[in-house]
Amino acid sequence: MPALEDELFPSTPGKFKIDRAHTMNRHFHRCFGSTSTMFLWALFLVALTASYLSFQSFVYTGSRYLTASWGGIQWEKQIRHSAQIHRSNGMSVLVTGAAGFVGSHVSLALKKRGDGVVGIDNFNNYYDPSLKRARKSLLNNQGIFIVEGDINDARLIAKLFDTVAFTHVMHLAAQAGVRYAMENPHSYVHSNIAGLVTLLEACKSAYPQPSVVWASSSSVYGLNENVPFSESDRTDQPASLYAATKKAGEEITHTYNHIYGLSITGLRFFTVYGPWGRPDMAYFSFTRNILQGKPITVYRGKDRADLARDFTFIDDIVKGCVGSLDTSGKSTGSGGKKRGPAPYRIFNLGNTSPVTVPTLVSLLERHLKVKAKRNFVDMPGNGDVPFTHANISLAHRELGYKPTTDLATGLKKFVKWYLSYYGYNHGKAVN
Ligand SMILES: O=C(O)[C@H]1O[C@H](OP(=O)(O)OP(=O)(O)OC[C@H]2O[C@@H](n3ccc(=O)[nH]c3=O)[C@H](O)[C@@H]2O)[C@H](O)[C@@H](O)[C@@H]1O
Repeated sequence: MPALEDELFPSTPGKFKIDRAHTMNRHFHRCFGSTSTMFLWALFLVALTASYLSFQSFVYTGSRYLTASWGGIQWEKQIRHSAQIHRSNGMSVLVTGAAGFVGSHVSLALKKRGDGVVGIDNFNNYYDPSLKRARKSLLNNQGIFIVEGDINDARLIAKLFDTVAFTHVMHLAAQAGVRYAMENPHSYVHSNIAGLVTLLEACKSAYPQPSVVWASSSSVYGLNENVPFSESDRTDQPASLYAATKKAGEEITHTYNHIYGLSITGLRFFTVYGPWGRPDMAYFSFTRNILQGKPITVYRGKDRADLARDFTFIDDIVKGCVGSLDTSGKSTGSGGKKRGPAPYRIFNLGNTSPVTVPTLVSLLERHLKVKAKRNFVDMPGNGDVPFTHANISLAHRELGYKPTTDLATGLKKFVKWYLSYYGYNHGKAVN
C-alpha cells in the first residue's frame, strides 16, 4: 500500500525533481511489477498497434470501394464480356474517348465486325454531357461497356490491362477544339499530354503490349504553306496550344516507340463532321443558331479571304481508323523492354477537297431550308489557320484509305440526324 506522504506533492521545489523521479520509478514498479507482467504489457501494445493499422487499412480500402466507380467482380465480368472477340483473327480494342464523336463511331464499327471493344470516357462537360450519355446508351445496346474514368488514372488503366489482354488501343480521348485552348490551356496539357503519357506507360508495361493508334490533328501543320499538306511537311510552327499539344503527342509517342517498342500510328484528322458530332464545332453550332434564328459569326482571313477546311465525313474517318488498326503491326517490347524495332507511322486522314466556310453555311441553309443571318468578322488571333488541305496518298497506299463523301452529302446526313435527335424546334422551346 502506498504511504499517504507518497501521494503528496513535495513541499519544496528543491526536492521536486528527485522526489518526482523517485515517485515515477515507484509508479512504474507498481504497474509493471514483474518481468512477466512487462512482457504481457508489451504484447498488448503490439496487438493494439497492429489492430489500429489494420483498421486504418480497412477504412482506406472500404472508402475506395465506396467512392470508386470501378472495380469489383461484376465490373470485371462486364469488361471481359465486352472485350470478347467474335470473329477469327479479331482484336480486342480499348477505345479511349469512347463516348466522344469519333470514339463512339469507331467502337460501333469494330463491334459490328466482331471485334471486342471496351470503352473508357470521363464524360467531362466541355460540351453537353447528355450527348455523350446518349452515345453511351447506343454503344451499351450493342454490347459495348464504357468505363467511366479518366486516362490520367494510372491505377484504373493498369486494372483494365490486368483484366483484358488488349491487342490494340484506339486512343481518341483528348481535349479538342482549337480556340478553347485560350480559355482553358491546362485542360489541354492534362488530357493531351499528361493523359497520353499515363496511357502509354500502361501500354508499355502491359504484357503483351498492345498496338496503339491515336488521334493527332491537321492543326499540327500550323503555319505550313505547302499545299496540299503532306506528312513530310513542317509541323514545328503550331498556331494554337491545342496544335502544340497534338504535336507534342507525336513526339511523345515516338519516344515510346523508340525506347519500348510500342507500335504507334498517329492520325492527323481534318475537321471531322457528321451525325452524333461535336456541338462545339462550326457546322454544329451554325445549325443550332440557324434553326433558332440567331446570327452566326463567319470568320474571314487576311484581305477578307474566305477561310477553308478540308471537312472530312465521319464514315470515311472510321474507315481510316479501322484500316490503321488492321495494318498497325505488332509492338515488340515486353516487360517494359524493347525487343526490336516496331512500326511508327503518321497519316493524314482528310477529304482532299477544301470547302470555304461561307459555302458550308450555304449548304446548311439548303438542307435546313432556313436562311442564315451571317455576321462576317475578321479572324481573331485565336489559333485558327486560314485553310487546311490534306494530301492523302500515303494513307491511300498504306491503309487503302479513300474518302467517298463530299460535304454536301455528309451535311445532308448530319442535318437528318440533327433534326431527328433535337427536333425542328431545338433551342426555341428548350434552350
Ligand atoms: O482538323 C483539325 O485538326 C481540327 O478540326 C476542328 O477544328 P476546326 O477546323 O477549327 O473546326 P471548326 O471549329 O468547326 O471550325 C471550322 C471553320 O469554321 C470557322 N468558324 C468557326 C467558328 C465560328 O463561329 N465561325 C467560324 O467561321 C473556323 O475559323 C474554321 O475555319 C476541330 O475542332 C479540332 O478538334 C480538330 O483537331
